[in-house]
Amino acid sequence: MSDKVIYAAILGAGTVGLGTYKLCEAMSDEIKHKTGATLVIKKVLVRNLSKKREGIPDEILTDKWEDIINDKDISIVVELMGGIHPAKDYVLEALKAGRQVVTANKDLIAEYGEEVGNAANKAGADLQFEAAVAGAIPIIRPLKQSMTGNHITEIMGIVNGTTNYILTKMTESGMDYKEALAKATELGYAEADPTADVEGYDAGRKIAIMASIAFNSRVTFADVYTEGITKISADDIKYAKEFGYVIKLLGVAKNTEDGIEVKVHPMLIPNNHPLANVNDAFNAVFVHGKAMDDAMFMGRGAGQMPTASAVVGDIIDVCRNIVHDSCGRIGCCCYKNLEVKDITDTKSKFFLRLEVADKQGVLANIASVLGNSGVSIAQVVQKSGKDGVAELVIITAEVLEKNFNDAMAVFKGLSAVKNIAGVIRVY
Ligand SMILES: NC(=O)c1ccc[n+]([C@@H]2O[C@H](COP(=O)([O-])OP(=O)(O)OC[C@H]3O[C@@H](n4cnc5c(N)ncnc54)[C@H](OP(=O)(O)O)[C@@H]3O)[C@@H](O)[C@H]2O)c1
Ligand SMILES: N[C@@H](CCO)C(=O)O
Ligand code: NA
Repeated sequence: MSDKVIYAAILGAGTVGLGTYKLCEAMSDEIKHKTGATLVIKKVLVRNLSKKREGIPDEILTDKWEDIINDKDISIVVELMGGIHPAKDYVLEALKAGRQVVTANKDLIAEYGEEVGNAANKAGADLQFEAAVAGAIPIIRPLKQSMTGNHITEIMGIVNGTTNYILTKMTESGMDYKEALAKATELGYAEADPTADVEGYDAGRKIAIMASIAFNSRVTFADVYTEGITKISADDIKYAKEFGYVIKLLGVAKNTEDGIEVKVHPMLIPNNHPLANVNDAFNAVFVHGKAMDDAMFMGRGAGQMPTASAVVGDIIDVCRNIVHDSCGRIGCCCYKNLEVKDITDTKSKFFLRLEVADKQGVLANIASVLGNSGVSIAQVVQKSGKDGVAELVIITAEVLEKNFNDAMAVFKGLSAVKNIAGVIRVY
């Protein structure tokens, strides 16, 4: 075995940074065998030096980026701080200085993937980010390598662990939304600001990254329609169950003849669909490719050690590339410039829960508003309520979203419609 030593620095010692340090230490002997080199974590950057960092020797901790960027021994920078600034500046500086970069930062890749990707290409450096999408699940590398012999037409999946955990707990044990979010945060699944999880932004970033690689055309977070889970009520979950569905937050990207569709929103999934049984912090991603047909990837999408697993996999890959002098071999894959469609030009089925006046003729009136906007009803259930208000639960046939929105606008002006209580797309 060679006596080559590869030095790395980790930026951040939070949930993922700490897990990555521990895993590199625990795997140290195996890494030597797998790469032919000894990996040494020489520095760990933090904000607050006085915080205790279980297992990380004090002498390698620093709160100064200069200690890392000016250290010529360090050849791999592992960015696990999160956010755009200063993460982006550090990643760009590292690439410019000839370092290889591993990151778990989906915000950075989804918003500035082109800039950092170009910087890596220019430097002939590795920029690896397997942990940024679906945690431990290998999906970036399969999209860039194993499945690249395909024309990929669709990606769909559960790609946020926090919201899947919350929806699972609300569905299975009737846990309250706030309590479930607090637990997900305690378990290390949630982002520093969990708004990104519950509003669908985190999943939006992940679907943008996957769509860019799969469709070979840059899709940024700004292109993604996002809708989170904050409006999902216990009643929605109960009615979904009655109809034989569960509610999941899904990311969907399609490469169609007239453009890319890319969106994140809650969806009613039939109980017998494989995604219906992906629970807690597990994620799952379906990919459809012309040659391979369907493939599904499933595993832990969040949490300390599952995420560290993906980061360390990337670090090991970079070490191998350094040993074989082949860094920068697989760069940015975006060579097309495809249009991204507006959500209103895409088609969906809808679950619609309306509180309406409990009197004769209202159901016919609702049906005619839907019909006039080109929305067909597939299923309808009427529940008589209290105080002269009844509840109508409708599942529509597939419809152009702009037509569905037209019907909703008419309902808002109808005195018989007291409240549009729930609108959720259906698989
Ligand atoms: N948690 C997960 O399950 C998961 C899964 C996949 C990907 N990710 C991604 O991994 C990254 C890290 O997530 P995390 O959950 O580990 O976050 P975290 O627990 O909040 O840790 C962030 C770490 O970065 C350090 N840091 C932040 N800003 C800094 C700055 N300006 N200078 C120096 N250090 C700074 C913090 O230092 P202090 O400790 O001193 O404050 C902290 O140690 C994010 O991009 C996240 O999206 C997370
Ligand atoms: N907050 C993210 C972490 C993994 O990217 C999630 O819950 O999925
Ligand atoms: Na991954």
